[in-house]
Amino acid sequence: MARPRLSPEPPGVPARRAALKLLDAVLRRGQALEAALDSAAKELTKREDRALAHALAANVLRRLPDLDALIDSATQRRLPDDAKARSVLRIALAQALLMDTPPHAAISTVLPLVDGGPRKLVHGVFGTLMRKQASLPVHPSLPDAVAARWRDAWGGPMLTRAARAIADQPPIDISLRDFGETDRLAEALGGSSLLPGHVRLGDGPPVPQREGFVEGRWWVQDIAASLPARLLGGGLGRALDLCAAPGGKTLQLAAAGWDVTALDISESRLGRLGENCQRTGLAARIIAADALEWRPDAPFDVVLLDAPCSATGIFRRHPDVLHRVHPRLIADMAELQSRLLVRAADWVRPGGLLVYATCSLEPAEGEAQIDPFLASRGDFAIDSVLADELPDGVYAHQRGWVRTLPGMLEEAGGMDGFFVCRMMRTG
Ligand SMILES: C[S@@+](CC[C@H](N)C(=O)[O-])C[C@H]1O[C@@H](n2cnc3c(N)ncnc32)[C@H](O)[C@@H]1O
Repeated sequence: MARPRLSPEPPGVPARRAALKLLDAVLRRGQALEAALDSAAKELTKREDRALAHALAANVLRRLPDLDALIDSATQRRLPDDAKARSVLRIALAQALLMDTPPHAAISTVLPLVDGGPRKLVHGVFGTLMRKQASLPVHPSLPDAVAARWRDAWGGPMLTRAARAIADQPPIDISLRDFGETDRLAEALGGSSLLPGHVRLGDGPPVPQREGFVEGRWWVQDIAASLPARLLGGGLGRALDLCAAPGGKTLQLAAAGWDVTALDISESRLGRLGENCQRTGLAARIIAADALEWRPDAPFDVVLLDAPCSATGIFRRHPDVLHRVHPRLIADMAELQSRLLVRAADWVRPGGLLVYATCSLEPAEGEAQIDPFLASRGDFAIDSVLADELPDGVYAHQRGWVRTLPGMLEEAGGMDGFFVCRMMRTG
């Protein structure tokens, strides 16, 4: 049984302890970083400590192969991947090399995590690396398995672009309730706009303190994530947002004039969707149900299926996906997506539109879904996306769908990886 700690830990240690738990949750148990946060940080009462624990773990996950290479360069016998000493060293090095923490503080705040264990080893390896003035490579390395998968799918240059994207803090994009406010809000928020209704925020205070947030004039949404709903245009008809929570696309559809039904299987995520509707003053009929089972009373003019996926396209913001997404998970997701796509198709009226989207960089969850679907549903055809529906620098594929990749819009700060295909029910 673990001995109770008798005296309070030195300041800073609880946040590192929570970071260690987060790394264990992601790397050993395959949990998503965000999903593990509540449990890992439950002893942290201050919001800053919780944010620090998250930032420590995220930085380690972003640079894991390079941090491990440094550790291996300073140990005589390779530490096992899951050794506590390795994770503690990863945290200390991430602080010293990425977060400007002075080395003495970086090491003194992690040593208590290996009390009664390999304290000397951790201290020795860290000291050696600091004395050698070790540094991380300018271009981060991707985990081997991810590099192999993405090289196969997208070619070598994409790997370089993805690696560059890991090094930089991704920009914050917002979608506006009223497109007419684009220029004014872009200026007020010190940002720039890449499409009507989009602003890429400039430097400034945290999101909730920015102009227009509390009043609900905008919500955070990467420009790539805004494309699926944009491709349905504005409408006076009925829209079904399947897999809707937390609701970024529901808000876009409602703002574009659609009468929106938003469905999701997760009650807690729908709670966030409800809050988002309340803040923005936008309305949607909210339904908690399994899309594979639910049946509407009547078909819809447009259906948006933003399907659950591996989320590898959002690795810049969620670097845990680089380490916990494996071929088996991708295959399971692809199977679920194809079942959801078939269901979604049933709820589109003849002449109506269906948009299928995933925030994944795995072709199995994007391109490879389309031909089998079209082969099984002769009443659907791709409705090609046009150049003027996309930001400059993003092009529709010759098959008519949109594939966004790391490196696109790079000079403006990049964009998430998405697949989006718009189809029309022709019969
Ligand atoms: C990619 S997220 C959706 C993001 C959302 N469209 C947005 O823009 O904020 C996928 C969603 O699918 C939901 N989901 C997963 N399986 C589902 C199912 N069988 N039926 C309905 N929703 C499901 C998840 O709860 C999750 O909220």
